[in-house]
Amino acid sequence: MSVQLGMPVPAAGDASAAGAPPPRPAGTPAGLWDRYGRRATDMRLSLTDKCNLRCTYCMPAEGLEWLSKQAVMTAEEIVRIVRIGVDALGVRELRLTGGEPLVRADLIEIISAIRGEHPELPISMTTNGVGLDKKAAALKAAGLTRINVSLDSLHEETFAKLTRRPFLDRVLAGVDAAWAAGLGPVKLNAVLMRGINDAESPDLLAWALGRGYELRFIEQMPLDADHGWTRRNMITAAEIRELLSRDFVLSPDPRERDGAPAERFEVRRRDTLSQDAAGPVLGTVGIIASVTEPFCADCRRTRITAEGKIMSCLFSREEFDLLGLLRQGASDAELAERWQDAMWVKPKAHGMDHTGLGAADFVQPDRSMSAIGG
Ligand SMILES: Nc1nc2c(ncn2[C@@H]2O[C@H](COP(=O)(O)OP(=O)(O)OP(=O)(O)O)[C@@H](O)[C@H]2O)c(=O)[nH]1
Ligand SMILES: C[S@@+](CC[C@H](N)C(=O)[O-])C[C@H]1O[C@@H](n2cnc3c(N)ncnc32)[C@H](O)[C@@H]1O
Ligand code: SF4
Ligand code: SF4
Repeated sequence: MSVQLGMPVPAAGDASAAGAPPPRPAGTPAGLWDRYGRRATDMRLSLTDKCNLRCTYCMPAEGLEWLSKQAVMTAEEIVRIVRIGVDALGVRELRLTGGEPLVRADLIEIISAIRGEHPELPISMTTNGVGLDKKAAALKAAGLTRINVSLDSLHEETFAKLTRRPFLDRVLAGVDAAWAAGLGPVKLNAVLMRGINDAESPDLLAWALGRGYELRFIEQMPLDADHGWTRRNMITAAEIRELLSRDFVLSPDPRERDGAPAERFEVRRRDTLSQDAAGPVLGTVGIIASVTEPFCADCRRTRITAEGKIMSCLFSREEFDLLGLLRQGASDAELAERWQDAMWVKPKAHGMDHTGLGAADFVQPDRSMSAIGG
């Protein structure tokens, strides 16, 4: 790449106020490159800001004010934006997220239409699993490749405390249905919260390994609508490894990490007498340490919110309007230009020019995780 890396962002001026990023320097290569030499090839698209759970680390108890139907991208608009990403900008994988993607009535049609245009594109979805038992087979038939389900606890009481809804059985049925439908490898996401579900982590891992699911533990990030996150109170990756060492011995997974948020470990059971690893590898576990062991230097993600805004980083405080431009009648080439300009000014890490969630200069974005598209 011949562009100068780490260049300062030109003043956005009126362009930014209008939802347009400043133009990137002439001569930058085609594709979703940023000033730090990273190329986004992993597109995360939010289908809706709505959700039927109220996870404490994400949503407030009363929910949020939902976007109007007109504000949210239609199926046709989504398909067009994906087409531009894949055909013109080098997107190589698509993740559907939200809010809760399963609450979108036209979900199956959206997946079918994208699959029809992109037979080889890996399409995955992150979901809370409520209602998945009834839709898993149709999702597979429509062309969904694989699925990640959020599951923080196997105990009804803890689950209800974390999600503020009594739906554990429905989620478990959803996970099993996804597996049965061929949507594997099924990955499970658990955010650990101090004093609530952290002590359950070895049992949750044993359960996942026993069923062949890949569990990942996630450090809580400051993206909750209640702004209750504190650096001191979050469970760190180091603590997670320590918690798991009660029953298991973890060793680095030799497979390439390849820009993934999760650091993977092979898991063996600990021999209670010798304290050494015993027996065969039972499976793998992932730890997503966004706060204490950030992976921003290798970030390959570009995000489109449910109302069609480009967010270059999960913590971006600036977002740029793609859907508005599309609805004004812009051509595919014009939309691709805006997307590339928006990605060029992607922050180095955590919405800033350095890593540091919880640092003195870190400002939590206005949007919470569900409104961004996690
Ligand atoms: N800091 C940061 N965290 C992210 C980002 N994307 C995902 N995460 C975290 O990773 C968790 C898991 O994300 P998923 O959508 O399930 O999938 P994934 O781990 O990105 O992808 P796969 O392993 O390929 O399935 C999310 O809940 C976030 O907590 C990101 O761009 N930045
Ligand atoms: C925002 S949700 C959207 C998809 C779906 N509703 C779900 O829960 O899987 C995507 C992921 O973000 C994670 N998440 C939400 N808030 C988070 C936070 N504050 N820190 C870390 N992960 C968070 C959830 O656990 C979930 O795995
Ligand atoms: S994490 Fe997912 S399921 Fe939980 S409130 Fe946020 S969007 Fe809903
Ligand atoms: S915080 Fe931003 S730069 Fe870091 S991995 Fe997430 S999206 Fe990428």
